[in-house]
Amino acid sequence: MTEAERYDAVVIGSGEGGKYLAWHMAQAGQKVAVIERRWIGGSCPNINCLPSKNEIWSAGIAHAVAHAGEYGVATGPVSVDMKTVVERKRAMVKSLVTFHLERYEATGAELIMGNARLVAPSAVEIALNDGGTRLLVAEKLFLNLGTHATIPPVPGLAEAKPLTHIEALELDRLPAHLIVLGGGYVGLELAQAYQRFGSRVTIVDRGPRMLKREDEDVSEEVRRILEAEGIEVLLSAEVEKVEGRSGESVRVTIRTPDGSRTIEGTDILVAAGRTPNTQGIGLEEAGIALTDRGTIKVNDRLETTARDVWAIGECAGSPQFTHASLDDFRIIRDNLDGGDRTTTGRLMPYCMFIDPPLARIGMSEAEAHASGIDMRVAKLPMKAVLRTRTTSQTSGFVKALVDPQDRIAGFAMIGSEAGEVMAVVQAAMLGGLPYSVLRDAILAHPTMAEGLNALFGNVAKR
Ligand SMILES: Cc1cc2nc3c(=O)[nH]c(=O)nc-3n(C[C@H](O)[C@H](O)[C@H](O)COP(=O)(O)OP(=O)(O)OC[C@H]3O[C@@H](n4cnc5c(N)ncnc54)[C@H](O)[C@@H]3O)c2cc1C
Ligand SMILES: NC(=O)c1ccc[n+]([C@@H]2O[C@H](COP(=O)([O-])OP(=O)(O)OC[C@H]3O[C@@H](n4cnc5c(N)ncnc54)[C@H](O)[C@@H]3O)[C@@H](O)[C@H]2O)c1
Repeated sequence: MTEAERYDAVVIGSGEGGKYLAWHMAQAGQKVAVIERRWIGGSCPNINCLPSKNEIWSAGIAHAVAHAGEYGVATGPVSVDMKTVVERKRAMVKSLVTFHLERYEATGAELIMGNARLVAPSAVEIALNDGGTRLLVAEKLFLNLGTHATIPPVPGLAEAKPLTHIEALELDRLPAHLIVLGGGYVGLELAQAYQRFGSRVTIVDRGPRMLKREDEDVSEEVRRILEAEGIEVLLSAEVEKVEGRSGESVRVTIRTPDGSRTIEGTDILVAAGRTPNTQGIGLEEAGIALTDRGTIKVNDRLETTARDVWAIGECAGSPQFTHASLDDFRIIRDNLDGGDRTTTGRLMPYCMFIDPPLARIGMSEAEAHASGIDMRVAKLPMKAVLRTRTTSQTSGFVKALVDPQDRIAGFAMIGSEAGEVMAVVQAAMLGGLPYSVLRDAILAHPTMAEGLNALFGNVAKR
């Protein structure tokens, strides 16, 4: 019988929020263990954000070199060596894992590599990766379990051994024709990257437009940008069956309003949303209720239905971004310290790293419309921002919503450096500044942020 070991805090999953919480509590002198089955530091540095942005950067360089002639720079024949692309990414991941191990060492939080399962509300059994088991009893338990790629129940899809983002980011060869199932964040970022590396790419989405949470003009502009690079986009396309095997040859049969069609490709990437890692590890048996989406049921303080158990990040149904998981940590940390923070009304920015990127914060125009609030909408094409004339990156537009009290309620930008420009607007929103502050601010010329003068200059006077 394994002897129980007592801990002040146990964190299952070493994702963004979980690891920061563990390091914080350990530094404060508590006995803390983090149980991680595979990814030291969680998904972001190993398989998600940073590896994808690393390879997307390589793809951007391939694109820039291929178009160098337009800028008066002569190059020889351009080719992409995927082995080097992947090696650069692996080196980054390795250095990030080292950084994490150093943080565990420095803070005194214990990292245990193994698969965790609850055997009682506060008792965690670990099947150690090196063999054997351990049993930890936790005063406080934090669940930071994450999600994995959903494989839709399409006949033949699982048998085709499709790529998910994990395998796609490990490919050291170029697919001749990559079929991407899903036109969301993962699908679009990787579709453009592979097109730029030299693959032929087809995106298939069942929705009538990509990025359905965004306004229609945003979805349309993103589609226009991707199609202009040669990516084929098939919408309202229900996948009926998949035949063959990814990496060799695949046939995807789709049904569209125009009839059935078969697409022949060499590889298929599934990017059709996420499934929480909450099954089969004894959560419900331990009194930790799940929602009908399979996420852990939490209140706005991230407390679960079991006493002294919290959930963090994607498994708690928080927005699927690393910075959301980080903010979940801050909420729990401050509340444990006697504070009163909640997830309600958080301003959550996000940025999709296609080129040019899409940055979004606050309400969309459709949400504003549905809420019945009388918003003023201002819009500006990127080509009106003079910086874009110097770089020839004139695609996209910027849009802002201004409420009846002159506060900025929402912002969307498709344009180069959109994420950085959004941070300026976010600061104004957090400070509750009227839009006229950005309209009248002296902004350095010629920067992308300078466009905010003209954008807010377009807001109709009340
Ligand atoms: C391809 C891709 C790109 C992305 N890019 C971005 C981006 O650019 N910006 C952004 O903000 N977000 C991005 N995201 C989303 C982002 O990666 C996640 O929202 C973020 O990592 C937060 O995850 P988390 O903290 O919920 O859990 P995770 O980081 O997924 O951590 C959960 C951990 O728990 C472990 N685990 C689960 N169950 C057990 C168990 N029973 N025992 C032991 N360990 C267990 C898992 O191995 C995992 O390491 C991207 C996602 C994908 C798929
Ligand atoms: N830059 C970033 O911040 C970043 C990057 C990647 C992922 N993420 C996060 O990860 C989350 C998950 O990304 P995702 O792209 O996997 O999911 P998603 O929910 O963003 O998009 C999934 C898409 O797949 C389509 N789809 C689902 N089932 C289908 C089917 N059977 N046939 C055809 N199409 C189908 C949906 O219509 C949808 O458009 C994102 O919502 C985002 O929060 C963030």
